[in-house]
Amino acid sequence: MKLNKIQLKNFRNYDNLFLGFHPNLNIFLGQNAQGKTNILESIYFLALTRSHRTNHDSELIRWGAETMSIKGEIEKNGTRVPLELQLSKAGRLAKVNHLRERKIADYIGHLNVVMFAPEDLELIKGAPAIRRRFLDMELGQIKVAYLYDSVRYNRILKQRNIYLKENFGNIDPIFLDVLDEQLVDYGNKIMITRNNFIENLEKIANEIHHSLSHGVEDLKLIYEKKVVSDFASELKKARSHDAIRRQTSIGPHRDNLQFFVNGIDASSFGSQGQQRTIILSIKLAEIELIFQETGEYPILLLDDVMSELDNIRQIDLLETSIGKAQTFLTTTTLDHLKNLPTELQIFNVTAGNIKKSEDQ
Ligand SMILES: Nc1ncnc2c1ncn2[C@@H]1O[C@H](COP(=O)(O)OP(=O)(O)OP(=O)(O)O)[C@@H](O)[C@H]1O
Repeated sequence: MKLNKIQLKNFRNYDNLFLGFHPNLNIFLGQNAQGKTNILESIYFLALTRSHRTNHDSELIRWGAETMSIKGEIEKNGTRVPLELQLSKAGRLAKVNHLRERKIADYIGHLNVVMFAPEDLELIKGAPAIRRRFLDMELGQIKVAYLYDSVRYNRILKQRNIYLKENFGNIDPIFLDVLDEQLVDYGNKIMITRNNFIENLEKIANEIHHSLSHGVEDLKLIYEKKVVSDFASELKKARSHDAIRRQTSIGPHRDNLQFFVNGIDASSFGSQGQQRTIILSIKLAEIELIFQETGEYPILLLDDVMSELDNIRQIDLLETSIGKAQTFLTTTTLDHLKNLPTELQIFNVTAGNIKKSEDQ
């Protein structure tokens, strides 16, 4: 899969930007705070309708503007597909082939991306919600049914929690039975899909991690489900507790994912270097997994990560990905990039202005 071109209107510090991309490697070079990450963020947003670094969509709209839009042209299996996303106070509008998709779930999945950013360490060190978000974002772009199940599960969960809050001391068990039946139905599907994904991801990531660590480390991904064996009966058992706490305590919205290296919990005991290698292994595994699921390599977004990797891991990353996945990379200097392929395009980024380096 390739992203041929993009047009940003009032996105972050770009008022009207048009860029055509190189099919292999695109490097955004510039000082800090010039707008390099903003470009990667716009591609991520075009793919997933979410930012990788903020939950507040309004931050993406250029200061002083009311709306923003991102247009892109992707190419897969030889077919060009225009994508468009608009954001305003009224919400989001998503178009594929110039036609509006009423459900965001129908839009996501056209453009697949894997992002590698400094914030990723939070995936290991941060709260379980960050890992659940990771599962949701990754699964959402390869399994459309998962997106539908998640949307429906979250809607019923919200309804259940509001009901528990508003009817404290006066719960109608029959009404709750109806909600719970649906919650269990969608929740079970979510857990099965997450379980399969984690098993597949672990297989590939462990092989990569094993080789990155020169054969001395084994990586395990442990899916910690809140539901131990039977969602329906556990939810029923927790009902009086939920009624007192006025919220739902059992279900995949409380799941967690843990990373273990040689049997040791990486979040508590892993070194920074080890944690970075885990992230690298997971991201490289995702590239392969998306290929297995969709038959196309995703687009790879590398935000300021090359400086953090030593020479060997840089080579691993570039050799494994570039050539397969069209890559977009931000950096403040080319000095540490020693293993670049010859086929590439450099974009110089200065205060929201972008110029192609013509001497490439
Ligand atoms: N909504 C917005 N409207 C206008 N400008 C914005 C908006 N959001 C962020 N910016 C500007 O974008 C710039 C930051 O861009 P970006 O995060 O892409 O930096 P960068 O070039 O990747 O830098 P670094 O190397 O430090 O990560 C800042 O100058 C910031 O003021």
